[in-house]
Amino acid sequence: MASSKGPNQKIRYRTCLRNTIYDALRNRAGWTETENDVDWDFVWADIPWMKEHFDSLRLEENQRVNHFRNHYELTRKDLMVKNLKRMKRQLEKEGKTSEASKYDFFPVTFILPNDYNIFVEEFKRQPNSTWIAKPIGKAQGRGIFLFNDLKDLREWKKANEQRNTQQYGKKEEEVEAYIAQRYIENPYLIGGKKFDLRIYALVTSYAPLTVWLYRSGFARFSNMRFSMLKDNLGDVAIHLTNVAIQKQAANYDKDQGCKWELKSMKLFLISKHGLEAANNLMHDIQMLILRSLLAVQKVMMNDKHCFELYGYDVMIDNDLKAWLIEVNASPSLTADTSQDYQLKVGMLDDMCDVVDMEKKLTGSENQVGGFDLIYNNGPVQKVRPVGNSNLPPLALAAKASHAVKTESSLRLYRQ
Ligand SMILES: Nc1ncnc2c1ncn2[C@@H]1O[C@H](COP(=O)(O)OP(=O)(O)OP(=O)(O)O)[C@@H](O)[C@H]1O
Repeated sequence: MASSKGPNQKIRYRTCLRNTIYDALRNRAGWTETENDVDWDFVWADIPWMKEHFDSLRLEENQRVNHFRNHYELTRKDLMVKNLKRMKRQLEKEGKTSEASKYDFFPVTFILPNDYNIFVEEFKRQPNSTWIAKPIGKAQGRGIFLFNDLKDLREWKKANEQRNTQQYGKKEEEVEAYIAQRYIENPYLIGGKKFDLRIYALVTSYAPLTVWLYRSGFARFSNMRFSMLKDNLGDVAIHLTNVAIQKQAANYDKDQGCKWELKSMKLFLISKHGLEAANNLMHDIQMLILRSLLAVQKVMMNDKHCFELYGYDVMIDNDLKAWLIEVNASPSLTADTSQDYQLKVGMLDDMCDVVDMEKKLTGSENQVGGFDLIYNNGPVQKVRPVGNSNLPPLALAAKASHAVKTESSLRLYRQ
């Protein structure tokens, strides 16, 4: 029977994870854990749970799950690129050429083995460029390699096919797909080191599209100085900034980790390039997140029981251009340091406030904790940042509510 929760009723949650999400849920007043398979209000599921259970569920009015049914349209590397390319073509067809031209925030990408021949043509056009090959369904840097010689790719292709067909008994058409993506050879470096940004976006509905962006986030640094020397191409610790890879490096400092909070990054950029350039970059990041969501809006199966917390991986190059690398449906919620822990638990607590199981929100809120509503069936208008009056609001890298408790206030977009 359909039911809706009032402010004084207990919210029964389930999760098999035992990291920051568990702590965030346990700390919420009035929330209680349940092991019951059916009788729950809120499930924080992993992807295997979705595959196994979601289709057999008949969800009650009050129940919420943290994934959309076909989340992989955005979070699988090949499908993300396919959807972004399709959106660009669609906009061109509709004559919206200016908007179409803005879909230039993902590196040129081919899906292998299907696009192998067109990839080879592209490769030959610029024979000295470097490419990165990534398996479509793996994470934490597994299976990734760089190459700038077609011979390396051919050898890999052969070995991959043999491994899949002989070792795993797969048919030729089942061989694991990879993407080959143009490698960003001029990453923005700090202290000579490469980094990427992890930014959180929360979608509470795809119809209408409703997007909340978290103000905080972090940069993940490599421990090694960046180099494009051919001899170093095989060194994943130089080229891949995944924490799982960096933790293996000999000079990894487990107390410090390899992360910087987003606001420190923005302060650094302001000091180097000025407020306007830093604001423009944050604005570009916000817009690429939004455009990627608009690109999948029509294919995503909307369901009022579902929401999704995406972990966006974004790189910046030396010209301060932002590049979308990947979107994660299950961003890591384990914490490496106490600062990391504070950020994640705080963000997840704010996320629960937005999802609003307790029905406390009025529906007119534009900010809940560290989350800013940036799109609600259209861009959300807010106070415009001083000195940037021609830009939409900039939520990123302003202070998150939880950070206020420990750190001085930094509403960067108002500086
Ligand atoms: N096109 C690119 N140019 C430069 N560096 C890249 C590119 N693509 C990926 N990288 C680097 O490789 C790392 C891993 O890439 P990616 O996030 O796509 O793979 P993953 O194994 O799925 O990682 P995750 O664990 O974050 O899901 C990135 O964090 C980035 O440092």
